[in-house]
Amino acid sequence: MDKRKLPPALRLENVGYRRDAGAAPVLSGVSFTVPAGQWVAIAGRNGSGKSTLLRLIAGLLPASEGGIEAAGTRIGPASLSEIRRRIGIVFANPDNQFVGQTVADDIAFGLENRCLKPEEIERRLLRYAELLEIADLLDRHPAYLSGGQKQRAAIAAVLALEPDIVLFDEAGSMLDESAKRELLAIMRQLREAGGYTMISVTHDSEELLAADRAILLANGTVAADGLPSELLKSERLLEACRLQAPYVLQVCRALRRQGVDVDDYLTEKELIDALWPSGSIMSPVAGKERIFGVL
Ligand SMILES: Nc1ncnc2c1ncn2[C@@H]1O[C@H](COP(=O)(O)OP(=O)(O)OP(=O)(O)O)[C@@H](O)[C@H]1O
Repeated sequence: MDKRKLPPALRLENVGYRRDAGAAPVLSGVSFTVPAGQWVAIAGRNGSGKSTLLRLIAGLLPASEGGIEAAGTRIGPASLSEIRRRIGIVFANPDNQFVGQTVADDIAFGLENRCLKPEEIERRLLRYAELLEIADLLDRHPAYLSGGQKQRAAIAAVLALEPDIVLFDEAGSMLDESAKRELLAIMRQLREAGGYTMISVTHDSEELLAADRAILLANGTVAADGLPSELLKSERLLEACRLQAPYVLQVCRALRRQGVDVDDYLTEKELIDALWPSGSIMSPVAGKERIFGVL
């Protein structure tokens, strides 16, 4: 399906949030629209309001100002059960999400609550266990899985409810590097599968780079909204959001400090193509010989 023809999945208009009437705003004047099928990664330094924003989108907190429309429905007291059906959240700590004694029970629990027929529950259980590659873990107790396996089981339980929008609240923050890479691969796979609008909150520049769009928050407002590949090259924005530059960009900058004439690149392929144009793989281009001393 052509995603451009779908209505927006999410629309925020001038959203503000204060914990108490007299308190300083946690968020103010936040406006953006997310087309269906887009993956938006939200970053910002600690306390900039990312998790609060995600909770407002999920209907877990009420906005103090402005309005939020999710999947065509304005969020408010009357629409909360509808919103919760349409939005799924994956939290940082999967242990807080498990309710079943086995992974299969856990995935089935939410489906039974929705009074789905047993055949439909079985179909979704198998479909999402296969998608998340946990079919061999269905009989295991969630508490005895590895961190990465737990997060995959938690994501399967959320996706099995077939939400229109999936929110990831620092879903990789408790994982080791290899499980984090796996999670990123799953998120990429969901984007490729289509049909999912994803909003992920992250401190990881590689996750930002993988997303279709990046929104950077500073002091409760949108400081930048655009293509990750452009925003991530701004040292000013990276500093404002306390983000590390993506690894390949760090390598480019280290090479330049050593006198190698190379631009900023974000992917290994771009960097390798720049250093060794095709056909010259055995001999670095003129002026780039010092690279071996750097790496
Ligand atoms: N339960 C709470 N009660 C009072 N203030 C809170 C509460 N939770 C968060 N805050 C405050 O609201 C502001 C935004 O917090 P939020 O958790 O949304 O930030 P964040 O960008 O997600 O931070 P982090 O990167 O540390 O997770 C911060 O100033 C924080 O101290």
